[in-house]
Amino acid sequence: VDKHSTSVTDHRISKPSRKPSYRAGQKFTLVEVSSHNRRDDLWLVIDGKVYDFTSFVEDHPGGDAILRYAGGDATFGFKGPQHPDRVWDMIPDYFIGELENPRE
Ligand code: HEM
Repeated sequence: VDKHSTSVTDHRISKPSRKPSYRAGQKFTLVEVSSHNRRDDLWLVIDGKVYDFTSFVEDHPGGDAILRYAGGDATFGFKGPQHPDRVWDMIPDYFIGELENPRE
């Protein structure tokens, strides 16, 4: 196995996708996350993990409510009573990395 070939965007096998890509082990600070705070550039933190939901905003059944925590920690909002358990199955597709120093 070639350890240096870890790309997740192998163009021979990947389908066209609007979903984000990431490098394994990537970490982001809350400061960096906070700059992605717009409808057309939307990152959210949920349980210490960072997600890029830019491509999902228009599909969100709850509309602009997803923008309430834009660029910040959305754990509380995401776990609200409006969300059935299946929302947890939806988010791995949007995962881009871990939050650095989650308790700072
Ligand atoms: C923390 C940010 C978010 C907030 C504040 C939020 C808020 C809401 C609200 C208020 C609704 C209710 C809409 C209604 O009943 O009319 C809703 C529904 C929904 N949201 Fe979110 N949302 C957030 C993030 C997400 C994310 C990241 C996903 C999935 C990737 C998601 C998936 C859904 C789904 C599937 C529904 C429909 C639930 C149902 O079937 O009743 N939401 N959201």
